[in-house]
Amino acid sequence: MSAPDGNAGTGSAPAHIRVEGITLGYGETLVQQDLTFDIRRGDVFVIMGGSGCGKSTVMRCLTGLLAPWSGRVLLGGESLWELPAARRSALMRRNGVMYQSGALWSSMTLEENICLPLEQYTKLAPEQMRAIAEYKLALVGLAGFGDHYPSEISGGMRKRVGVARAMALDPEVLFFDEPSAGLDPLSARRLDELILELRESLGTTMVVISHELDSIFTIADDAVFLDAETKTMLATGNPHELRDHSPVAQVRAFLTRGEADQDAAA
Ligand SMILES: Nc1ncnc2c1ncn2[C@@H]1O[C@H](COP(=O)(O)OP(=O)(O)OP(=O)(O)O)[C@@H](O)[C@H]1O
Repeated sequence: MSAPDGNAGTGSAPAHIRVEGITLGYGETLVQQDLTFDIRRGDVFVIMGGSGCGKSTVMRCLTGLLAPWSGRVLLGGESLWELPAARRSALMRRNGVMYQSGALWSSMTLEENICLPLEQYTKLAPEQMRAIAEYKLALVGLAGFGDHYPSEISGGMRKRVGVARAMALDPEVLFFDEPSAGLDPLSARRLDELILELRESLGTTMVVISHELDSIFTIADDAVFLDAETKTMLATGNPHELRDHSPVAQVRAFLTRGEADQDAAA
């Protein structure tokens, strides 16, 4: 189930993250099994699938928060879950995560929110941190908003601040948990454009959870499709390719909002 040739993304780039046969769950409950896929360096990679299939669970495993029951996650060649905890934490510090809500502290200004990871993980002087925060806000199109509080800006802007904060430590991989959830279509499209701009200008590998088809087709170079029923992946590859050529009916149905099934039945 490797990615098809002729992928629209950065075709020949080496794997940044390699997922090798992982099985995951909580307690006794299996969520996903036998997942194997590569995330190429500099790609926007989407984890897609219906509600509750395990997208966030897989992301927790890739971000060092949930150990797999079996299998390996190789990050830049290092086996994440076989490392000593201290080394794993150090590796994870090189990643940024943007959560659904943006997860900003309401009592802090936007600048203070972005400075938090810098205070936690660096010994930079306060003015250096402020300069970085200002630069990151400019990167997400919010130059000059540093003194505002989260309640003073729109939902779409809060998400952008979430992205700026996730980028505070210049991550090698940026993870997004349903970035456009709760946004109006225009703000959602702007966020997609921001993801593509940042990938273009910084070359950061982006891993995005999404079930929004418009967004998936706009941003994804490559993707994996998780199925809740069989509790495994049914395909990996470029979403346009999968929509048009996947031999798996569920994958085509998901990527065409069910129209492929209806066509086949007609
Ligand atoms: N902390 C947890 N403990 C036990 N079960 C959990 C936990 N978190 C999630 N689950 C269960 O694991 C399954 C997968 O959940 P997960 O949130 O990974 O799916 P998802 O595809 O991200 O869902 P959605 O699209 O609705 O956000 C679900 O059945 C969920 O109830």
